[in-house]
Amino acid sequence: MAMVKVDLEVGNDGVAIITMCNPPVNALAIPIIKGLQEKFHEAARRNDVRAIVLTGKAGKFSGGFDINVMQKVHQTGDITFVPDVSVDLVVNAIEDSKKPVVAAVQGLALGGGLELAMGCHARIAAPRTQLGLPELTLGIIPGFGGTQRLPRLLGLSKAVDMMVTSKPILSEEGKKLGLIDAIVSPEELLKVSRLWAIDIGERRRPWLRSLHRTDKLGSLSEASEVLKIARQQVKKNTPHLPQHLACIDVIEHGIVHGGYSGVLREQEVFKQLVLEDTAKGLIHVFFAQRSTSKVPNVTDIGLKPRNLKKVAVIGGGLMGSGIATALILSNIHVVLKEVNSEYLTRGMKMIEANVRGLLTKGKLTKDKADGALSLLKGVLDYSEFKYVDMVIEAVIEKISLKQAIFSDLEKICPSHCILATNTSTIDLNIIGEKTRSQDRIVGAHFFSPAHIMPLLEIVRTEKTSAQVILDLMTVGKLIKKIPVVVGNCTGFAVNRTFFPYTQGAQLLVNLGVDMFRIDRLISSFGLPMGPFQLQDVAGYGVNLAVRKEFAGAFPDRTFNSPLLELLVKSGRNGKNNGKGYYIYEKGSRPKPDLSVLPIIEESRRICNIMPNGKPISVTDQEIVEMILFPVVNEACRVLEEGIVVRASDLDIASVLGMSFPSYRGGIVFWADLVGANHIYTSLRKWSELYGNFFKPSRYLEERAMRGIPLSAPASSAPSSKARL
Ligand SMILES: C[C@H](O)CC(=O)SCCNC(=O)CCNC(=O)[C@H](O)C(C)(C)COP(=O)(O)OP(=O)(O)OC[C@H]1O[C@@H](n2cnc3c(N)ncnc32)[C@H](O)[C@@H]1OP(=O)(O)O
Repeated sequence: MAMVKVDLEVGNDGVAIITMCNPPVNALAIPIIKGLQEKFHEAARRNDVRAIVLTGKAGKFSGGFDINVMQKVHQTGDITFVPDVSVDLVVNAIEDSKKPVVAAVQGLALGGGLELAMGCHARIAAPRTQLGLPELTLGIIPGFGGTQRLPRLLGLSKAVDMMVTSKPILSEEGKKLGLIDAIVSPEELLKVSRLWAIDIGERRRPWLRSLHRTDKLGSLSEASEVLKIARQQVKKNTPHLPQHLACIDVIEHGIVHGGYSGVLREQEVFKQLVLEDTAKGLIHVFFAQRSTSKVPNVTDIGLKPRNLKKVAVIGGGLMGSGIATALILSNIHVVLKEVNSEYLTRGMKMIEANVRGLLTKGKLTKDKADGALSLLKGVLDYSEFKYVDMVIEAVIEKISLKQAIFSDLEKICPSHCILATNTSTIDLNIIGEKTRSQDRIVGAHFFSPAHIMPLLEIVRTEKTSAQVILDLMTVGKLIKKIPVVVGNCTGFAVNRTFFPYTQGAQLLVNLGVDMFRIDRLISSFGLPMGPFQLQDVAGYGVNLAVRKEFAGAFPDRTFNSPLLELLVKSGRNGKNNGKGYYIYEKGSRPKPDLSVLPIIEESRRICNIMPNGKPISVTDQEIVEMILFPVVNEACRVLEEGIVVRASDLDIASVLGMSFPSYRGGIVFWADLVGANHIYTSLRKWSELYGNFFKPSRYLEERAMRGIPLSAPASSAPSSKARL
């Protein structure tokens, strides 16, 4: 913490260099903000200072306001932790300073960092510096004047676009658009910035205060047209999120009432939004995602990741080809093995189609696509396996087949080679049973489509070595996944936690609830689709197979609905044969298929669980809770068994693997906002009415009784067993 400071140094030219220092990204922590106040006052006071340059230490300007401060507000409910930067510092000390201030920007200027720079009278940047206002991704709006100054520097429509999408631009584009005044090499950055500041002081260059500019704003009617379109878009794209509309309103306020009034309004709205659940959820996710890369006894014991240059993938089906695609796109050589040339050709074609698909969507250049495909080699035998650093097995879920493959691999691959399996259900200890290589056997559980979905569950057994886990985490990051290290159990973290999701939906339908209503409610809760549409997408065959696994592992809480079998019997298999709960037509949204209703009636008859033969009557909120509380209940067991390192890992896994809404912070975070007690009491009531499926777990009961958050580590709940 000793490194957190602001320096001031005055040169012979009379220019004061003010440097922010708070590694790694010079976040604007409270001591930095205080330091800036002091140093700007000092520079204003001192007679030997005639101009000022603001910059950041170690090649980075600033990553913005310290997000920890907002988390502290969430933990305490005390908004006064947020300091008044917008007026006191940016307007009074910087923009209205009697001495010219130039920002020397390098590496990145994001959020509050860019806002400080925009308060300066000019901005000089190094090449390829990232400039952006990503605040909306945290559930807030810019709070140091960004909503006012960015439109005045860039023009309204580009500024709105940058804030609403949260996407940064590079300094080169910034220069074209007017956000940056000059681009110079990092070596010359300070020198040019000092000269520029002196030139402004001597009126050889304009002394511009961004907040007072109007030249790029256009007429009032043009502005209101731009804002109208922006509002329509955010209402369509992000209907659940308050910060987007709030941001547009604040921008508009400044256009109508002037920049300074806009700054005041911005600050007020910023503080309101910080306190909303959306900001709580998104800020939690920001830190939770970064925590996943800290794994006790793996990343903290001084191990260095090894460089994995060549990877073999066994099986060119949907998963195997997706995994191979992800690897070659990140410059890793891949050997794809199949059992015969027909399957191999099919797999190679799928990989090519994946890459071409990204090319057509403009996500890749032609060179990059060709380069990636040149790293791929298809083979029918193991001869290349002598030279690979890792194998990922992605064949069908058959124990004997996998066991045979791992025995072969042990003999053929070099002894350092990591032996990974993409199984989603089979116990890793069983897969490795016939080998003596258990220390290098690990699960690499990708989610389909593997080249797009961001989550990678890394499954370890008690025997998997720390080095192997670290290496796989490193490859995972290299191929742009978020690796989450989890323990070995049926379904691992994500599929296990969410197995009651589909089953709960089945149970409700058999209790007489309308399935399309369930899907609608779950979508408006924020998941991309409801449980029935999800079953359609996955295919009923997969649903039935998975259910069998869970029925075997957790028979006490499995609900066996006859519905899926009835659907299959009547020739339905979901989206892939065009016959599911919904009708799928190209170019239009799925429509409920009413011809499925008689099959549901039949299922209800066979199941016969409706009290007195009548459909139960439940509110919308109860439906959402009856679907999601059993998921929370299973999450509790996952926590108790130590399947995840920490509760927030399960939050990230639920967001990335199940698309649980990130603005709700993930499954456990959301559950704690709802409150363990309410969840427990509800489940207990339903278990009395409708059976064991709802029976609260011991962990949930204990935490509800003691008033301890579900996310609190085991040590704060003395009687529950702490296991890693
Ligand atoms: C009032 C204002 O308008 C409000 C604001 O400014 S809100 C903040 C706006 N800024 C942002 O949203 C940027 C957030 N940061 C990022 O996107 C990325 O960290 C980055 C692009 C700056 C760097 O990415 P990368 O190099 O991959 O490093 P990354 O692992 O993310 O971050 C490094 C460390 O800095 C921390 N960090 C980064 N930005 C931070 C911030 N603004 N506040 C606090 N900590 C921050 C991270 O938590 C991480 O800490 P850890 O090592 O303890 O896990």
